[in-house]
Amino acid sequence: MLIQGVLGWQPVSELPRRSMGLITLPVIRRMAVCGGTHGNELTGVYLVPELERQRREKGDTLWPVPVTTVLSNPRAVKECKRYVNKDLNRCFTSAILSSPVTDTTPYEVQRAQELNSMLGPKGTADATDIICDLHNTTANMGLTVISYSHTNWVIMHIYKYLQARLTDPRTWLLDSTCINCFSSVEKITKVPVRLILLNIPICDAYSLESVAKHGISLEVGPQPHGVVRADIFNVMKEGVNVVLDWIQHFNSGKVIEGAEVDVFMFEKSVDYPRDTETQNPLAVIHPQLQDQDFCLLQRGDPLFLTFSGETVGYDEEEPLHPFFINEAAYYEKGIAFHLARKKTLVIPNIQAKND
Ligand SMILES: N[C@@H](Cc1ccccc1)C(=O)O
Ligand SMILES: CCCCCC(=O)O
Ligand SMILES: [Zn+2]
Repeated sequence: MLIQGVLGWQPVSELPRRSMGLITLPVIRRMAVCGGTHGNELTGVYLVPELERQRREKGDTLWPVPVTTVLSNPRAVKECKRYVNKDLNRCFTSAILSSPVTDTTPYEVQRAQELNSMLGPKGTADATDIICDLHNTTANMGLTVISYSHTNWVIMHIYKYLQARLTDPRTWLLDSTCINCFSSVEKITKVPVRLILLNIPICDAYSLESVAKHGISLEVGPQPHGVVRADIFNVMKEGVNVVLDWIQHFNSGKVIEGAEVDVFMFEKSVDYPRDTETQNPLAVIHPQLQDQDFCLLQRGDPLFLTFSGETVGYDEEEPLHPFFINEAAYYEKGIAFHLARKKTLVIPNIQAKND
């Protein structure tokens, strides 16, 4: 029998056993890395084949668990567009995944059902343990992890580890390598790392990574769509390696210490001021807001600059944090930026169950 456990749908037998304040969880057995879910977000489009090259060169023992590499939307990648008929990353609700496929079904709906049978089925014990879905954004978001559940301790611990490894890599020097000798080794990545949580039940979760027991999207920017930037590529490559390192660490059975982490809970979306007749935007993101993702907006802070030169200010009661500011792909969705509330959460010590 499956019930909605702390990690989503789980067989009763796999629910975490609490003992001495320590939560034990099943080991991670399978992972998928997906690129090209949006066909013009090129870091993942190029990193997936690079991972496949590494596997061909070094064999499967390269990674701690079997890794399925997937190009999620091959037709959109070929056309270098976000999608062909419908945004693939909005096609993974239980309703869409169970809808009948006819000859008028959008390509991405049919593709989502294929991906669900390959990596899911979503919400079942057979689903892949971890999906790492690689995305890019034109917004200045550094490396942002996106997921759904603040009680999925695997995801929360992966996020904490990403933050530790990528925000200040010097804390992770394996030996006494001096700081200024880094130039002699591969460029050390240093990038702000945040987590956005969408408070949506698993059945209504609409993005690809929600198919997995523990799904994360790695959103890296700023990068123009249709372009590959080396610095962004290195952040994404390092991010995937850090997730794999964490899996090895967790599966070894060591107790992984809990901690306090700051997360951003999705609150709402804000659209551009628009002409009521044409629906065209009347304003652009204000220069003082552009590239300031995750800042704290106070009443009166500038949001938009109208084409005629007026400033539109933030007039919400509560100070909130904007992100995906001026994301190119969201113009058609009527989204200028999203707003989030920052929260500090406590994550428990966890340990892989050894049976
Ligand atoms: N760029 C992604 C961000 C995202 C990931 C996962 C869930 C929701 C949103 C998208 O719009 O699809
Ligand atoms: C983390 C971003 C939230 C996505 C909401 C939307 O684009 O519909
Ligand atoms: Zn994307």
